[in-house]
Parts: sequence; structure tokens; C-alpha cells
Amino acid sequence: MTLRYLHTMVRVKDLEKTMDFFKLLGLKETRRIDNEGGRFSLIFMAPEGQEECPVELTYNWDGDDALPSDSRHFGHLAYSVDNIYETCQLLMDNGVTINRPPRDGHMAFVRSPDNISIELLQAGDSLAPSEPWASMENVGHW
Ligand SMILES: C[C@@H](O)C(=O)SC[C@H](NC(=O)CC[C@H](N)C(=O)O)C(=O)NCC(=O)O
Ligand code: NI
Repeated sequence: MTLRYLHTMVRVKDLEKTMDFFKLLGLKETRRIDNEGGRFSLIFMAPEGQEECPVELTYNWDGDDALPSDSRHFGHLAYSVDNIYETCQLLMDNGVTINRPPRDGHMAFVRSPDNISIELLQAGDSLAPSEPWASMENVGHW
């Protein structure tokens, strides 16, 4: 099984100020999804030459006060896997709960023993950065 680091997601309250901060550090916007259905934006930023390892800024248009306090800022670590169903089966066989099963074949969520959220994405999928970034605008909240 080949696991490939994809990104770290953090939630931000002031998107413009946060982007200006990361631009000061030399990061540039590499991808953006404005999701009308879910009322949020995902902005991926990475240093030049490291576009495959961005930070994913999640901006909830209506704020994120409704989220559990332990997940308000840090969101998840994301990895791509060769076969998301086989990976989830391996985890389940070892006692890991699949918090969000990959019913759509491309995304699953599990938690580490310390409850750190881990996003698993099917390698080669339009959500994984190795593929041309399909426009996800106006897609309902997945
Ligand atoms: C594109 C892929 O890398 C994602 O991370 S999409 C994950 C998805 N994000 C959202 O729905 C953003 C808005 C939401 N209100 C939030 O604040 O997360 C998602 O399933 N998020 C839940 C999570 O635990 O990351
Ligand atoms: Ni993500």
C-alpha cells in the first residue's frame, strides 16, 4: 500500500488576512473551490516548487462556531492511497473506526487514537492533486 502525503487542512476566520500572511512566507494559491451548496471555500496554497504539498485553508462563509471546538482550527491531515476500500478494510481489521466510509469511492475519514482527523483520498481521483483540478463549484456539500 502506498500512502502519499497530500495536505494539512486548517479552518480560518479571516481568509484574506490568512492568505496575505502565507503570501508573505512565499506561498501561492494553487487551487480554489468555492462550494455554494456547502457555503465554504477551500484554498490550497503552497511554496513554488512544492505545489504537491499545499496547506488547505477552509473558510466557512457563515463562520465555524457550529463546529466542535476541538476541530475549529485544525481540520485534518490528508493522504492519497492506492485503494481506499482496501485501506479502510485494513484499518477496520485493526480496530480503527471508519468515521466516514468511502461510499463515494473517493474520500473517507478516520481518527487517530488521539482523535486527529485523517482524510483518505483515492489516488488518481479528481480530488487528489495529481489529477487536473476539476471545478467543484456549485457542487452540493459532499
Ligand atoms: C478537498 C478535500 O481535501 C477536503 O478536505 S473536502 C472535506 C470537507 N470539507 C468541507 O466540507 C469544508 C466545510 C466544512 N464546514 C468544514 O469546516 O470542514 C469535509 O468533509 N470537512 C469535514 C472535515 O472534518 O474535514
Ligand atoms: Ni482535505
